Amino acid sequence: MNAPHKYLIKGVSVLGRPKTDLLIQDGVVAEGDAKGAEVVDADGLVALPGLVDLHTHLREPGREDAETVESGSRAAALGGYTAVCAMANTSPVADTAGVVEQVYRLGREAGLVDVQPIGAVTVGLAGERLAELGAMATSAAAVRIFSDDGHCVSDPKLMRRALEYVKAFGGVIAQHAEEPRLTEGAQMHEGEVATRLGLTGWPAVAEEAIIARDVLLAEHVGSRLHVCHVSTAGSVEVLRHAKARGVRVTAEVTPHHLLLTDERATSYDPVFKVNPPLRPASDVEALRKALKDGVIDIVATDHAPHAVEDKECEWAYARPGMLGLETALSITLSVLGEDWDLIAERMSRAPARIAGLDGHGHDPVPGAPANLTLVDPAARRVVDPAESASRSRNTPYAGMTLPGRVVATFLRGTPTVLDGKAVK
Ligand SMILES: NC(=O)N[C@@H](CC(=O)O)C(=O)O
Ligand SMILES: [Zn+2]
Ligand SMILES: [Zn+2]
Repeated sequence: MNAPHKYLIKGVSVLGRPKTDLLIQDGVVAEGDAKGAEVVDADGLVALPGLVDLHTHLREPGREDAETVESGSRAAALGGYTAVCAMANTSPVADTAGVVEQVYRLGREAGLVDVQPIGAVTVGLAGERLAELGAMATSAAAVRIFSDDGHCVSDPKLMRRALEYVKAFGGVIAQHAEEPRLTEGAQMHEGEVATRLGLTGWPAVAEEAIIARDVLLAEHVGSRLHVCHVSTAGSVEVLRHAKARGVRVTAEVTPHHLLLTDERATSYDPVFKVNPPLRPASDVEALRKALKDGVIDIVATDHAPHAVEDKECEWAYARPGMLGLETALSITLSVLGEDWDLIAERMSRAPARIAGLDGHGHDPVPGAPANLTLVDPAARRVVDPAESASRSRNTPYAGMTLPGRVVATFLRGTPTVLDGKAVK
């Protein structure tokens, strides 16, 4: 590719501020001579720091029919992302230096976003003994986040050991908070709708009990804990309490938990089956408030592509999970409104800090690495699953009209998306 390495983004509003021109040169936002630069007309567009997703399932190795590092990276770039953290529940599991290095290398080869592998906490996600955390940390992938996501590290002694272990190198344990004994056979949120539909419930306390235990463990050993996909009002209260005590805990919420409720299950359409399950409106309200006031630190997609045969079947047999990368910004925009500074904080700066991705999460101002995205806030689009860059089609937003459109994304000064289309 012989793209010019100089771009002039003309008439852009950086985070809603008055219009300006941004010169992109040699991988950074520059000042100086724009002569010879390719002009990008950014009239009406808002520049944000490139988004960072702390929770992405890329399915490679093992389920390349559902997603690959490359297809997921393309979906991410189209969604405005410049970095994603790839979850470890692949096949083989990312529980060794070899597998995390493979995912890291595939990310570099795709070259559409920075792919930062997450390592498993336990061997094979089996919850029995710790994986090679140190070897993954010192590998070429330099893993800092460890998670058994998809499964909860439910053994408190193992969880304690993991928290202690990663403290030495500034790592963090990202917990999928689900007490497995309380969710046996669970199909959806335990509540009125589940009773009506006759489906086994996933009670809020299964999440809240683990978060309560883990913030106490994190406090006890002085380590960092991150809570994946927080979904209940009770979890928010536990987190609020822990943060007030000074516990080193951060938390994420997904776009779908900010928008959709358990009422969706009445359709019996498995596209709405997800872990943790969609919750009632009162929880959605509490999550929105917590995202605004900072008890929840970030929006993370939990992009979970699944092949057609795993999704278009009976509810009980369908795999949980939904797509998220290409719609996350639009949904966050509809929830938070055009508060660009807050959106940048929750979708770029804070996740970059938590993940330790130093090159990301910087506002696009002179001197910063040129990882940025240009958004048209006035655009509206109807979600069409067939248009997704993902290999899977399990978006819960099909047919919905969403605000905002990503027009361009730059990774270290090179466009990955231009005119709303992937460059490669
Ligand atoms: N969220 C989901 O429902 N599914 C995820 C696993 C997970 O995030 O727990 C998946 O890997 O498919
Ligand atoms: Zn999970
Ligand atoms: Zn997940």
